[in-house]
Amino acid sequence: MITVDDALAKVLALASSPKTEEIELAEAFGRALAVPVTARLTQPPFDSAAMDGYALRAADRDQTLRIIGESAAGHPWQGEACPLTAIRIFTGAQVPQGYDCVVMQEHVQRDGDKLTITRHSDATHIRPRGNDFSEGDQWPAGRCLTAADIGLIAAMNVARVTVSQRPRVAILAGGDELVPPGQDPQPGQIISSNDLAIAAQVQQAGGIPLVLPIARDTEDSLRASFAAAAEADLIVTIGGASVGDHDLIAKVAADLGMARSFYKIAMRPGKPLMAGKIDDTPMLGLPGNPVSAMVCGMIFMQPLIRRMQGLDGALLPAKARLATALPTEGPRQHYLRARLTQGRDLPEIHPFDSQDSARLSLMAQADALLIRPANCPPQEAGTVVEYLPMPH
Ligand SMILES: Nc1nc2c(c(=O)[nH]1)N[C@H]1C(S)=C(S)[C@@H](COP(=O)(O)OP(=O)(O)OC[C@H]3O[C@@H](n4cnc5c(N)ncnc54)[C@H](O)[C@@H]3O)O[C@H]1N2
Ligand code: MOO
Repeated sequence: MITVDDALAKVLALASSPKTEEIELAEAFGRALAVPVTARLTQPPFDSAAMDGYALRAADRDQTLRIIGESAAGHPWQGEACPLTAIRIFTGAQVPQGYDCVVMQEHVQRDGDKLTITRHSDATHIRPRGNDFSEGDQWPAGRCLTAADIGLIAAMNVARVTVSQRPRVAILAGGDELVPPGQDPQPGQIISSNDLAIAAQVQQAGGIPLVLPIARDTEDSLRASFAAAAEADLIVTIGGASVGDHDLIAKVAADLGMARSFYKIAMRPGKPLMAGKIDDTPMLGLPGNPVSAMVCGMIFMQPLIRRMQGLDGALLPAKARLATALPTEGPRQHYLRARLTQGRDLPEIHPFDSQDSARLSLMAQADALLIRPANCPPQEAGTVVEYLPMPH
């Protein structure tokens, strides 16, 4: 069995370079920027007032000044500056050339066109031209566009952006016991939940889920499902990965020519994970236990989907203090479902008593996966440990 780190490196290596498309900026929130954006103008394009007040020359501050004009946003003053004068000005308006500070209107006394300053300050209240960015500045590719990115790119006067196409991810759940939610399960049947949970994880990572009909535990049914997944950029199977007589995924995938990267990893939950390629399409085989499927989805599938969009796939562990002592860990790296509370310096992490990989109720309550390395010795309460925050 290979380690989680080795397995992750092999999974990420399955990603080919993203295909790109050009879209409207208004549609680009959450998308992966594939080509850097170049600012088409300088912002602000002129020295601009940061306050409502009066533009004047700092050297004239102690004198009585004459107000000779007005500069409002969108309506710059066109005249010529001269000593002992001031311009009425509003936030965002162009500061006329020749004036070098703006005094807030709360700090002056005005009498007709006469102005005296009642409170002195060193602040100029001027945003110099190019304070935010300059024409030709680049905003880098390889990032998932946030609300601030969208605003920035709009301010750069760029209306369309080139992003990575969202990977289409075929989700193939199989098992004779499974029926979709909303049906009346017959004796021996359970509801299929994994396909929908994994589809949600696909969306969270920026992919487009294509949930296939539930396959039966026969080679023919699985082959038909793989055929239906042919158009996908990534095939994710769920269940049938272990060693039982009805666990057929590895066999059917091998028959279809899967080039296997690995099968089985030193991870708990998630031991029977498999990965490889069928023709040029990456494939991940997730274990069927619902929590195992989701933990593998978070640690392997989501980073792969992000990498397929040209994004950094890495998950960054954070630090917390153990709230309770833990015994020696087993031979697989363990991802314990846990809750976080506020601590004195670091958050406190409370692993749940039950780590049953079939208990979705605990997965849904978890804020974090506490990472315990394989064979970790016993740890006291208060020990600093690493965890992955749940991407809620
Ligand atoms: N003799 C051994 N048995 C098992 C081993 C082992 O090493 N030796 N490994 C265990 C581990 S660890 C895991 S994880 C599971 C993984 O098994 P499979 O990937 O083959 O999954 P299934 O057997 O198909 O299902 C397991 C479990 O999950 C339920 N399931 C499956 N699909 C769905 C779905 N779409 N929605 C909801 N629930 C689903 C299924 O009914 C089973 O209860 O194997 C252990 N066994
Ligand atoms: O690895 Mo299984 O995923 O322990 O339940």
